[in-house]
Amino acid sequence: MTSDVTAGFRNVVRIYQAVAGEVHALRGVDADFPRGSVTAIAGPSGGGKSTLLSILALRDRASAGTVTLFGADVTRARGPALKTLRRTGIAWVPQRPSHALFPHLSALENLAQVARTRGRAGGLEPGAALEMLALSHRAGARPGRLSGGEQQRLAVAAALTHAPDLVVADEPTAELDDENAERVVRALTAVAAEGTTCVLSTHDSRALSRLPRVLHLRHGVLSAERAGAEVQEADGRVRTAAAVIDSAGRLQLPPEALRLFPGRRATVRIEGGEVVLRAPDVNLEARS
Ligand SMILES: Nc1ncnc2c1ncn2[C@@H]1O[C@H](COP(=O)(O)OP(=O)(O)OP(=O)(O)O)[C@@H](O)[C@H]1O
Repeated sequence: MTSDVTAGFRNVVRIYQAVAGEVHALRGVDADFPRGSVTAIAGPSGGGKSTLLSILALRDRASAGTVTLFGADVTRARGPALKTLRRTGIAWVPQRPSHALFPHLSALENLAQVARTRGRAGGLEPGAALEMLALSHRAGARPGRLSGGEQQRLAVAAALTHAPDLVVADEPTAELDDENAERVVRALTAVAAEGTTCVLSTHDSRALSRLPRVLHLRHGVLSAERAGAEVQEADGRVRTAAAVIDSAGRLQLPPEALRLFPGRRATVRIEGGEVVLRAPDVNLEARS
């Protein structure tokens, strides 16, 4: 692994011991997360996304395989070394963001505390981080007074204040409207441009369509990196966007593709191993 790679997984396995038996959440995952990249981990519910992120953020341990972080093997890191890596090198934005926030401090004080105890060169000043996530008007509110979406944005703002080498965010846009989801993606892309490596899990087609690198995790297996769907824009340019298929077979199209289906109906043709979706011919539909 070169120093251009912040983190790497080699044949990582995670087995949970549950009452009903063993759950194989990760079944030999290989992945590299290059420095300054933003990677989305997509895939169906239960596919292993949170497990992968928890191991990457050193919140959980692999049952087998090797995890490398900042050029060192951290698979069995423990004690003060583990604590230091977690505190200074990694910002963790959990699925329930209240777990990452100090409940007795206001939003602004939360960020000031992060800046004081973990902030590094390049970290945003707390007021600027609040502004970037459109939270300036909530500066005086404690996390318990914030909505789920505001807590989520505050946890992302804390990561911007921290400016770590690695940000790991579990579903950071799950509770957000389009505008705020866009703010979070923009904020993560901005810190990545400064050299921070960002890895997030998401089902969110809005986030997926904006991120250049998407890894798909299904039943604990990472499929080959997929560039996503190609979308032809009105001007004839073809651009690539990712789409997610859930376990029931429902396909979530990125907004650019959705615009091609104003009636929200499609004909599906399977052709030489490829699936072609077309908006139905309205006149033919009316006759049938
Ligand atoms: N602590 C645990 N004990 C037992 N099984 C677990 C535990 N945590 C997760 N699992 C199981 O491991 C598998 C992967 O779960 P994980 O939460 O990583 O998936 P996910 O892709 O993040 O799902 P979601 O999108 O719903 O959050 C699932 O089958 C889940 O039930």
